[in-house]
Amino acid sequence: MEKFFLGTYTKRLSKGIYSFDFDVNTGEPSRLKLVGTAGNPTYLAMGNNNLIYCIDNSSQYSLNNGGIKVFDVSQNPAKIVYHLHDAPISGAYISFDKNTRRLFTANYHANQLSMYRVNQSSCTLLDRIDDIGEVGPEKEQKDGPHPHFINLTPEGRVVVCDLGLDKIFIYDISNKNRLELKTTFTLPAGFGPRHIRFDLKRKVSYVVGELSSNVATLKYDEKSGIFGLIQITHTIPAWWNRYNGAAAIRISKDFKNLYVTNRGYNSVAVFEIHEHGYLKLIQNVECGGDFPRDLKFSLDDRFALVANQKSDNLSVFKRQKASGLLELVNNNFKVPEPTAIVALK
Ligand SMILES: O=C1O[C@H](COP(=O)(O)O)[C@@H](O)[C@H](O)[C@H]1O
Repeated sequence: MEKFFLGTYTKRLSKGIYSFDFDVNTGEPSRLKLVGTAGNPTYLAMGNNNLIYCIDNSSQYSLNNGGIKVFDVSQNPAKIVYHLHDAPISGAYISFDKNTRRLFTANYHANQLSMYRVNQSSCTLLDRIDDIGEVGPEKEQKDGPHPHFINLTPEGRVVVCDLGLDKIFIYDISNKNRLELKTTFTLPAGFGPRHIRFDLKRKVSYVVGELSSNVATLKYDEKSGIFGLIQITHTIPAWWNRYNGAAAIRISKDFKNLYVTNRGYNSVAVFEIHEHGYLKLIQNVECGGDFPRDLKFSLDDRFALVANQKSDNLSVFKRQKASGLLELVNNNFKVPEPTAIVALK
């Protein structure tokens, strides 16, 4: 049995973060449980010692601010061990680096990136050590900054995807814990970079474009932090003329396949990864619900779990080991407004 956690919106049905069990023999999810309450915890990060960090976008906070809640999920019921109020976080992303115990947040609506140091003994107390970006009035998606993703690169720099500016930023972390801009890479106008994944085998990265329904393969030089464009390819067919927002992007652990979810076209695009990171679309399978916001593999990559935000369900796909193709095995597990899936490792 594997354990997973769900981030959600709390606009209709959900109350916060949920957990469920997943049977790796049968592919059946079960035992949905509310782990802890939070307002729109749309992203989660797994920390050390079974701690989960989540964004708390409750209305109690001032405009453009939110909170960060830390849950100890080794306890049953899970216990809230720390609650940071009024942090510069609103929407988007939270990530945690287990080695350096740093937490990163991207404020999508008000354009601010923050870096925290997490207290060593308890792994809870958050000390905000740097901020960058100008907090300002929210702009339309294409008309201003919207940092949507912040995490570490394989060599330990900070990478940020800005969906509104069509840019990828690389920062060094200085000895004084300052985020110092190292390089900038600009994608074609309207690309809408949402998330980035690094392919450790080929030394390239893949960026999903929410606004363009594209995925870009970029070569990445770890020494200089410089990106270069290799290929841009579509995640949906050219004839689709209704809304689509590409969302999750995941690489299989064997580095053979890349998966992108399509919100609107409601599918999972499956790519074969070729030399230098060239992608070939081999399948666009119906996601088994509406608005597939996240996709996560079981630990052995035999199953892919898809969180369908608007239809409030989880779809389970069997992944063929040789080809990477997906086959829907069930989609009747009800989960409220799911937006993110993380695994308890
Ligand atoms: O993941 C996403 O998040 C942003 C912000 O969401 P919000 O609930 O804080 O408004 C959203 O605009 C974007 O489309 C989506 O990909």
